[in-house]
This record gives sequence, structure tokens and C-alpha cells, in this order.
Amino acid sequence: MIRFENVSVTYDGAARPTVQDVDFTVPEGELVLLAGPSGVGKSTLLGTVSGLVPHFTGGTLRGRVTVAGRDTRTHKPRELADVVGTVGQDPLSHFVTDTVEEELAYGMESLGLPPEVMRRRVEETLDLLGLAALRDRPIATLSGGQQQRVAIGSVLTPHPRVLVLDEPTSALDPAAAEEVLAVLLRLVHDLGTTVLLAEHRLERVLQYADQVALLPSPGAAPLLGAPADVMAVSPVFPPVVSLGRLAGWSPLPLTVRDARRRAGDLREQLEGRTAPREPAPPAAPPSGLPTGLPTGLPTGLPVVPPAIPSARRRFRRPPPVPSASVVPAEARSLSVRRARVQALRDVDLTVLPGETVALMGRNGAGKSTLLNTFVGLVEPSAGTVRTGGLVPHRTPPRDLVRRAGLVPQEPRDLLYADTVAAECAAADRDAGAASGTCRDLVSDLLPGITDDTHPRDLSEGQRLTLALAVVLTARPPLLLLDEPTRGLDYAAKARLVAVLRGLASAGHAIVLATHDVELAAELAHRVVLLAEGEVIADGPTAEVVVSSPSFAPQVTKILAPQEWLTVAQVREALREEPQDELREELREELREDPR
Ligand SMILES: Nc1ncnc2c1ncn2[C@@H]1O[C@H](COP(=O)(O)OP(=O)(O)OP(=O)(O)O)[C@@H](O)[C@H]1O
Ligand SMILES: Nc1ncnc2c1ncn2[C@@H]1O[C@H](COP(=O)(O)OP(=O)(O)OP(=O)(O)O)[C@@H](O)[C@H]1O
Repeated sequence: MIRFENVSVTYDGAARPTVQDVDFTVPEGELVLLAGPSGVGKSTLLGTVSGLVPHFTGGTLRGRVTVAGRDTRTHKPRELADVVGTVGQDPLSHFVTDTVEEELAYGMESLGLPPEVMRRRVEETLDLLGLAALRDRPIATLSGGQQQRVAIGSVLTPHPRVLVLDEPTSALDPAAAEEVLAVLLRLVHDLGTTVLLAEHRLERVLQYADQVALLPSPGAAPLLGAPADVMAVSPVFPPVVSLGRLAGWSPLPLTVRDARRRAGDLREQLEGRTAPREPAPPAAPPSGLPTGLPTGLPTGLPVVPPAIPSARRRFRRPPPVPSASVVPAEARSLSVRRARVQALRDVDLTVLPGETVALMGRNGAGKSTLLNTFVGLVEPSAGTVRTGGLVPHRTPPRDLVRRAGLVPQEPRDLLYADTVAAECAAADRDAGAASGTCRDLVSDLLPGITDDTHPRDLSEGQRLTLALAVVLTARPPLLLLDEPTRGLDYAAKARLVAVLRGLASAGHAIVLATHDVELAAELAHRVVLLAEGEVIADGPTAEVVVSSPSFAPQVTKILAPQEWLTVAQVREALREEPQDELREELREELREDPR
């Protein structure tokens, strides 16, 4: 149904092709997963199917891409619209109307479908994607995940024969992601729809793919095959595969269920061993303590240097290490109304220096709203909020940036220069950091981003990396990250985790709003769960996620009832002798030599 014939794409001004030697077919009625590291060319390849590359992006396409027999170079994107439905990485750029219902109907209107068919399909899609309650809402007022669902819904309603989806679950909560994938699977199985889908969170999609097309590195030819075969050699793989590789399981398991069946021996080996923990987070402050006054806490602020060596050494003046006496973030009985929506209700939250908190919860639960209140972008309708002891919405931005930095859900909002180099130079200047600090951070997090690229032309993961580096350069006492792993491959995520752990060890407070359960498991000391604007759980990560089928990471599900969160913990524990065995050996030795 989709045929790539010796395809290569070279963007204008680029020294070499971004993708080349692409030659494979996606058969009708199959779901093919396009995988590969950040910036390797996945979106570029998807763009050649919808015709956006090169019609809108510029550059040169060699070879031939055909969809249902139509050559995408000689057919404009609108001439392909009746066969191909496309959802890009940025839903906002995709919308053409104002409200949810209009957007769902738009594609069908352009194809001239009869009104009664349109009505029926809009209602069906509202139900399928859980959008009924939002049908009259202006799209601009929706949360990130709600917008992503509308974008997906709007390409489903015309019933295209081919769907091309770029990270379609990146902003979705775990349950919503499963729902969307179930809908896609139904279309593939029942209607013979062909789906080509790029995704970084392989743990979410691998089990649904008929085949995986792997782009292993920039410019390298893709490898197409059965998911387990490709995963055996892939540089990107989900935790279930990582655990399978560690345990030497063959064939590699792709699902939690497969892995659980194989995990008996591993569970036995792990029996009696305990998960090595990160340094304990700071203790809670005494209640009733006024914000901004010395607390005497946290008692055990670790003094480990942060894991951004090259960047850190080159600061001209000492970085603004937060004073342990100021609470970086505090909300008391905080409520926020946004138009007619009660986005937060009676939220109490204190984040201490050195603490990493993951805000989790369904799409629309209020996570971004809470982050935004800490930088004064949204004002409370009741209750109080303090950032480093200041009232954020009454503090001039130049003072607030010394207390807190936010990487927004849409990283583009933070970038305004026209090259990566200029953006980094401005970040160094604004933060008073040594020249090169931001650029080193960019390279440390995600190698391969070139200085002269326009931020607009960066891949999703590259753009997020740049925004993260800009904020991390300022090293604010409070770091607020809204969905900080969209577009990032596993290696880039691991490097981000190392940088953030380093900052937390140096006393920075970090709050991340995320749907990435694997990230929360790796990084967070504490998880705060929001539902409909209220805090419904707040506790140590292991306690909150282990008991939740939605928020438990893969390793937890595989090894339950033992309480492991990450492959790294398991690897570490397997290296250690279990306490019982050690004791037994000691006893043996004592028996042999009683002196
Ligand atoms: N319009 C453009 N002009 C110039 N270069 C571009 C353009 N679009 C993408 N690129 C470059 O092409 C490379 C591949 O980008 P692409 O978005 O296809 O990667 P990706 O695999 O989808 O990345 P991610 O996983 O981060 O979404 C990147 O280095 C990017 O900077
Ligand atoms: N400008 C606005 N006007 C009206 N309602 C809004 C506005 N912005 C957000 N909302 C609503 O407030 C609620 C909370 O939104 P928020 O963006 O904080 O959710 P979230 O938990 O970050 O969601 P997601 O996981 O999808 O990013 C949602 O119901 C959303 O539709």
C-alpha cells in the first residue's frame, strides 16, 4: 500500500542526505512501526508519504514513494487527502477550525461527504476517543493531550485507507494511549487500514506492530522485520527488551505478559535482594513553617557534584546555588479556574531543595496548569502559591527567572533566535554562564545537533533538547519540566536523567509533569497524582506507582509481587550477593575457622 523505492531526502543546504537507501513496502492492512534514535529521519520519511516532504519542507527527494499507486511527488498533499490521513508531532499546527466538533468534521467536509454520514462519524469518534465532554470547547483551551486526541480523531473521521502518525501517543496519558492504539488496531484488523507510525515509547506500541522498520543511524538504510528480530539488534529498545537482554531470554519478549511467563528464574534470583535506592530525598518540612524562612531542612542535602561536568566547570561566577532555607515551590489550598473549567482544586504541594517530584495523571488533570502557576503564567483563583518565597504572578520576570525555569510543553515557545548557536549564546548571556555552557549541554544530551540549524528545522527531540539546555544553563533553584521526553530516544533520556539527578544532588528542586512512567520510575523521589484538578496521591515513587496498573513501569509489572522499578536496579542487584547468601557463607567460614 505504501512503497518506498530507493528513496533519499536531502534538505536544502545539508551536506548529505538525511535518509537514503530506503526501499521497502508497507503491505495493506498492516501496522508498521518506524523506530530509531532522535533526529534519525523518522518524521522526514513519514513526510514523504503524506507529500509534506518535499512540497512544504523544501529539499530534494530522489527515488519514488507511492501510496495506493499515487506518486507523492507528482500529487500534492491535498490530492492525497482522500487516501492518507496524517498526524504530525505538533497538533496545533494541524488545526484549521476553532472547536473540537468542527475540527472532527473538517476533513470530511473537504471530501464532500453527505451531512448524515459526517454527523454519525463525528459522534462515533467523540465516543471512541473520550472527547464527548469537550465537543464545544475551543481547541486553543485544551490541554496538550486533549489536543493530540482531537488531531487523531480528525484524521480518523474520513476513514482514510492509510494513516501516517508521528508520535501519536507522546502527549497521552497511559490509559488514553492504550485506547488510541486499540482504536487503530481495530481499524487495521476490521477495515484493513494501513498504518505507518513513528514512536519513541516502544513499550507502548511494540506489541501491536506487525513489522518494525528501524532507522538505525542517520543516513543508514532501514532494516525491516518482525518486531522481535529487529529488537535483537536495535539501538533503541523498551525496558521489557532490556530486561530480556539482561536475563539472556531468547526469543526476546515484547510484552509484559511474555516476560512474566519467562521471569520465574529471575524472580528467584532476586528473592531476598533489595532494590538499590537513589539517595533519600530531603525530609518534609515541619508543618506550619512560613515559606521563605530558614527551615533548618533539608538535613541531608547531598553534596555530590552535578553530572554536567564540562558545563559546570566553566561558570565564570558561582552558579546560583539555592539556599537551603527557602522552599523552592509551595502551593497551599490552591485553586485555579480557567474560563469555565476548574483546573485545580485545593492543591497542597511543597517541593524541597534536592527533591524531584513527578506530577502524573490523566490528560486534562491540571499538571501544566500547576507548573504554570509557579512561574506566574496562571493566577490562583483561591489559595496561595510561592516560588522561592515570592508570589510568582506579582514578581517581575527578571526576578522570577532567578528562582524558577520552565521548559513548556511546546518547547518552541522558549526559542526565538534563528540558529542553535545564537540561541545558546543568548542563554549563556542571560544566565551569566561561561560562553559554551549551553552548547556543551546540547551536545551532552543529544549529539549531532549542528550550530547553524534553525530551531524550526530541528527534529522534535532536538528542539526539546535545545529548550532543556537553555533552561538548564540558568541552573535555577526550581526546575519545572512539562513532558520533558517527547521526541527523545532512550539514550537521550538516560543522559537527561543523569543531568537532572546531578542537579537534584546539588540541591535543585525539580518538578516534572510527565506521562512517561519509565522516566518517573528512574528519576522521581516522589509522585504526585492529580485527578480532575485534585491531588489524589502523594508519596514515594515506588509506593505510588507499584500499586497502579496505569502508572507502573514495565519492570514492576514483570517482576511483581517483588517491587522493582527499573532495569538498572535489577542489574545492580544481580551484581550484589544477596544478604542471606552472604550470611550463610560467613557462617560456613566461622564453622571452618571458629577463631
Ligand atoms: N525542514 C528541514 N530543513 C532542514 N533540516 C531539517 C528539516 N526537517 C528536519 N531536518 C533535519 O533532518 C534530521 C531528521 O529530522 P526528523 O525530524 O526527520 O528526525 P526524527 O527521527 O523524526 O526525530 P525525532 O525522533 O526527534 O522526532 C534532523 O537533523 C533535522 O535537523
Ligand atoms: N486556556 C484555557 N481555558 C480554559 N480551559 C483550559 C485552558 N487551559 C487548560 N484548560 C483546561 O484545564 C484543564 C487542565 O489542563 P492542563 O493543561 O493543566 O492539563 P494537563 O494535566 O497538563 O493535561 P495533559 O496531560 O493533556 O497535558 C483541562 O480540562 C483543560 O482543558
